[in-house]
Amino acid sequence: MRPAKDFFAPLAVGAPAPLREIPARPSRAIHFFDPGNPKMAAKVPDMVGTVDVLLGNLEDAVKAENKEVSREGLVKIGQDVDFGPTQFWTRINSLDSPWVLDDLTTLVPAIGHKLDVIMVPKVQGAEDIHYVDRILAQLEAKAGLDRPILVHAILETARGVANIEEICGASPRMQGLSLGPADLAADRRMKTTRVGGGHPGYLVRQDPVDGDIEGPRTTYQQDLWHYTIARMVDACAMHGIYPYYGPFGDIADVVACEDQFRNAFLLGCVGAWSLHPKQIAIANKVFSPSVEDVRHARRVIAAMGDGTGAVMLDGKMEDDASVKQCKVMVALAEELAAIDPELKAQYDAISLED
Ligand SMILES: CC(C)(COP(=O)(O)OP(=O)(O)OC[C@H]1O[C@@H](n2cnc3c(N)ncnc32)[C@H](O)[C@@H]1OP(=O)(O)O)[C@@H](O)C(=O)NCCC(=O)NCCSC(=O)C[C@](C)(O)C(=O)O
Ligand SMILES: [Mg+2]
Repeated sequence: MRPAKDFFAPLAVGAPAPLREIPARPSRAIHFFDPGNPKMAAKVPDMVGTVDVLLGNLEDAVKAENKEVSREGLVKIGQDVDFGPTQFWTRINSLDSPWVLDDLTTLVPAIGHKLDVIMVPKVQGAEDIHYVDRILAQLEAKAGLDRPILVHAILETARGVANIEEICGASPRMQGLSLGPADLAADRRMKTTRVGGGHPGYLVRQDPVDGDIEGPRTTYQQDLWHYTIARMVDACAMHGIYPYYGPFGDIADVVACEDQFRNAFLLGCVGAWSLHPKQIAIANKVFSPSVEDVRHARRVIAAMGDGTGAVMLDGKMEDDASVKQCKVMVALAEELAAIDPELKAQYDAISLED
């Protein structure tokens, strides 16, 4: 383990200094596209400004025979597109694949100055982050980059989940974590065949009414991902980085997608993936605090004065702890208002009067 005095030292001579704090840039939707798919690639320039993160995916969902084409497509997009306020990320191939070294050695010199975050799939432990950390420093130094590229880990193995805290704290480059529900389910031998979302069989059932086990009883579907998301939220909060729900594969079921994203938002995630253009609006809506929540939060903050003590508001007790929750809500609203004029207008129109 690196001693504290060396934690923020660059890992190669001439590499940019690591960041001391990971910026809280809005990233409600991380939109995936295959840069080797001409139809998808053609849509990217027009998507700038409509989504918080555009991510060129090189890993799963790109056929083995298209890996080079996708990588070249990503370089072209990175060079040609002005991303303005939109973040530009990529997901490289997994560290045990034959493609990842070429991904890194091609992308960093060609478009490293444009790339905000590199997503690393199937991270198993701190050793994977250390590998990427050092090689990125070497490539950044060689390319003369003046800011470090951040790293985002996907949690998609049982070992990765078991090592979650050490992964989050492995490098000052660590920006966040995403859930990889399909690979994680396979690795854990879960008996599901879906990409994210719930399962009708994972449920609790109401007790028999009057002992009648044959009679009608309500069932309540449970969230398969609650445990993992909750662990991600704690590990990320502890390290000052950001947790994300991953993909929701049932593109047609926009209702369940919204529910799953909202569960993640309420538990502490800052965003989710979008696999299809129609999922962007869902993520933008869910991961933006509602006008009513912002109004309530501002009222509590106003009522709490210096933030200490206890007051009654609308019949409910508010105190030092609830005002902190309200400050989280208002801070997020302010960050989003700074990049989203529509939200800004809605938040600005809020009146604190009854
Ligand atoms: C689901 C698919 C096949 C449906 O693709 P489609 O063409 O059948 O859909 P469509 O509704 O017919 O598309 C309408 C139009 O939108 C375009 N389009 C469609 N999608 C996009 C997009 N993402 N970005 C930009 N444009 C898109 C598409 O090309 C088409 O263009 P057109 O009107 O000109 O004909 C397609 O949307 C797609 O390939 N999406 C990305 C899939 C992906 O990246 N998967 C990997 C992430 S999930 C994962 O890896 C798991 C994880 C974490 O690792 C783990 O849990 O383990
Ligand atoms: Mg995966």
